[in-house]
Amino acid sequence: MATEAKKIIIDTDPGIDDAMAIFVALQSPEIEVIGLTTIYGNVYTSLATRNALHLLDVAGRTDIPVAEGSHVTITKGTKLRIADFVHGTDGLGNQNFPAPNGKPIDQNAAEFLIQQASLYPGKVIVVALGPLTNIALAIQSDPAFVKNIRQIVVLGGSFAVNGNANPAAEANIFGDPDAADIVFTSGADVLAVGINVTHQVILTDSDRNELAKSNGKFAKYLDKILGVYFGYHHDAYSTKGVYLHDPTALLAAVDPSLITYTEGAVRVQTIGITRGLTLFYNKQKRFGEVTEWCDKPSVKVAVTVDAPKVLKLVMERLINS
Ligand SMILES: O=c1[nH]cnc2c1ncn2[C@@H]1O[C@H](CO)[C@@H](O)[C@H]1O
Repeated sequence: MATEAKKIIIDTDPGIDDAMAIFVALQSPEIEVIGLTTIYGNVYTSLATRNALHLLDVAGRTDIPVAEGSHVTITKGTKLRIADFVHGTDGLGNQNFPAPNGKPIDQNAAEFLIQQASLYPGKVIVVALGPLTNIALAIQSDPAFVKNIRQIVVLGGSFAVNGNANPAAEANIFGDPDAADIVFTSGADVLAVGINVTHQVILTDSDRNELAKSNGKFAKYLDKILGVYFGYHHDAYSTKGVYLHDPTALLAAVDPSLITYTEGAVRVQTIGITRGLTLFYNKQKRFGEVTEWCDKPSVKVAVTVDAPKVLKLVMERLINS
């Protein structure tokens, strides 16, 4: 008997690598995408919703519901850091795409997450590709959420390496550090895939050419929007390609054997110059005094990734579309 497909909700701020992750997800027979929820990050939340609906139009998957998420941080902060310099002002490589046909559902993202987790207890995996506000709101508003949700795969954090928003912080955690700390200390099954891992998965110019030359619908679409993302990486890093952050996290949810992980408590710095820093405690030393980590539940933190296999899966699934 075939195993039942995993039910996945993608919390997303599309975003060029978000678009790639969403398309890879839709091409993955191991999972069923049961909804998209939106958040600010690469773009503001309203544009994230528009882009999520647009990507579902492109995919011919308007059957998948989109629930709009929070427009502000968990502490009601409105001074958001939007990464339009990474993805273009439209979030999708400045392509002037038409307005989407569909509309978001009436439920907001946190309500949708809570409802789906309680409808399918122990079955739903959330893949969180942006700041963690919606997930933290779900945790705060429903005490049953952490036990109903099967896993929260977080694309975020920079474990023992520099961040990408600044030397201390990775962009998604920096976007809402208070929300991230709520998620990491919630007791849910959390798997963090940080940039210490995603920076190993690089799509090169020649990979992009292969996408362009193929007949894959998603491959061709992505080739069009990837220009801005390549330009940014060219200016900011000396890599010969672009980092596949979001597709790596998505595939870690699809097939956990693509990564290895360690377990311990993670706290997030919420103030000062290291705001957004993720600090992992391996629980090996018993400290004499009480620390802010000791009574916290363990989460999983990705340590290694089979980068060639992730890249191969991304390419195959986009080309065969
Ligand atoms: O330098 C950056 N600043 C802000 N966001 C970035 C940067 N590089 C990538 N991303 C975006 O944030 C997530 C990974 O941290 C990814 O979703 C990526 O699209």
